[in-house]
Amino acid sequence: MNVTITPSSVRGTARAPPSKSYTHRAILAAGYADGATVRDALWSADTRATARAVELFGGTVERQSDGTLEIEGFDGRPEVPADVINCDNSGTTMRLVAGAAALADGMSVLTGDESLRSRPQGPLLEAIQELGGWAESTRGNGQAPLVVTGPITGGEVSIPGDVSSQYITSLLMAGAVTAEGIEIDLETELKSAPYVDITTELLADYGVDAEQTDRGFTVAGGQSYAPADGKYAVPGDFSSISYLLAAGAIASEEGIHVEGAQPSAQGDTAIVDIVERMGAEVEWDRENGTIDVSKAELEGIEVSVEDTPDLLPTIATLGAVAEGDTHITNAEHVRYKETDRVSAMAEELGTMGVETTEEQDLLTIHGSESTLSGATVDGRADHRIIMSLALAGLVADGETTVQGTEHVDVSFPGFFDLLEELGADVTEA
Ligand SMILES: O=C(O)C1=C[C@@H](OP(=O)(O)O)[C@@H](O)[C@H](O)C1
Ligand SMILES: C=C(OP(=O)(O)O)C(=O)O
Repeated sequence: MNVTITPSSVRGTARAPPSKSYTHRAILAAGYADGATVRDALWSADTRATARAVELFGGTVERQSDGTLEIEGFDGRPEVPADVINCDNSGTTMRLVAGAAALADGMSVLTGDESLRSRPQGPLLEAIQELGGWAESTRGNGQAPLVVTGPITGGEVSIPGDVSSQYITSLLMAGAVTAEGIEIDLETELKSAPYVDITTELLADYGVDAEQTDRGFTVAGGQSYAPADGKYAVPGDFSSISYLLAAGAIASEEGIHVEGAQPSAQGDTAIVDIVERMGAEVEWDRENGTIDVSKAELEGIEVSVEDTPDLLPTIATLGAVAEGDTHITNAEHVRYKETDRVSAMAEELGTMGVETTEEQDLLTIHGSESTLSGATVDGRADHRIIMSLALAGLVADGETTVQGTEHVDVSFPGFFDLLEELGADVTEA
């Protein structure tokens, strides 16, 4: 599907979708438990992939009419799956589920779409091997399809921290139900660190203790997953909120009121500060979980995405509208996502008349030297690229057609309907 966006202003109230990261963890943690009720869960292509994996391990996931998930778990002992686990487009599913597969007394096969089959899994496979399991890439290139054979019983493991934090999350979640627990030694500094904070926060809510150490992280074995009263509620998603705030900052004189923005461990709450530093009017009422944002003249800033890789596409679009240069630094790990998002944003914004400079670890957007012009752009089958390019379309001269818009279903189903409700001129092309 393609969508054409005509320059328009936006206004009104928007509710943030539930967090993808918390939902993945809440579903898998309910699987590790006897079961749980997960309220306000995100039901998207990626989280459905995690739910399918829990079912293949012997659990059940039922969605009620109000969106609540009733989950029966496999109680720390995943069955050997009766079928291949298809993780579709979801890196989080593949990494977190590989850890669970390492607990099963037999072989699990994990695969995904073309994008996911090109993403790095080698360090996690080596970690599972180091813990006594058997974990291989079928093509021997560190990429899916993967074959994982357990059971591991825990132990000490060393792993790089600069490829994906999801490896750490995977080992911590699985480690809690091993006999010995898992001690993780980080070989490098940790990128995307707040995602491990999300993990430890959620584990605590499920009654599981995992901690940071001088060398990395540790989780004791023999723990049981059990949320208080058997229930867990998912907070709003700040990566998704970033598109709403950016839309307000570039295209809303009257303002956008965002609901569902309670503080949590999400590093991507940094978007509130980023749009404010660029010059937008922003007010975050943390207690009520609301954010008001409206348009102003934006100025380029320097911002590190070391902790917040998923914000890069949003910041790149903001930089294209701002005066002056926006330097997005510490961005190398953003190249290992659904697409190489550093190149994807440089090239697609380039098609829209935006000047950029790309280095391995850095993307600079030269806002003042750019004339944002409508064009047909390739969403690269990547939800965040699609949403960020659609925002650029709100303020570009002429029409912008974004290709492949169905992929927003990965994290923000209904994104284009919401944009239309807020007053954007959006048509299916
Ligand atoms: O654990 C998570 O929920 C995620 C971790 C991050 O990935 P990396 O740790 O691979 O950077 C992030 O980009 C991804 O969207 C979600
Ligand atoms: C990179 C992302 O997710 P995942 O790693 O789960 O594919 C994302 O949502 O931007």
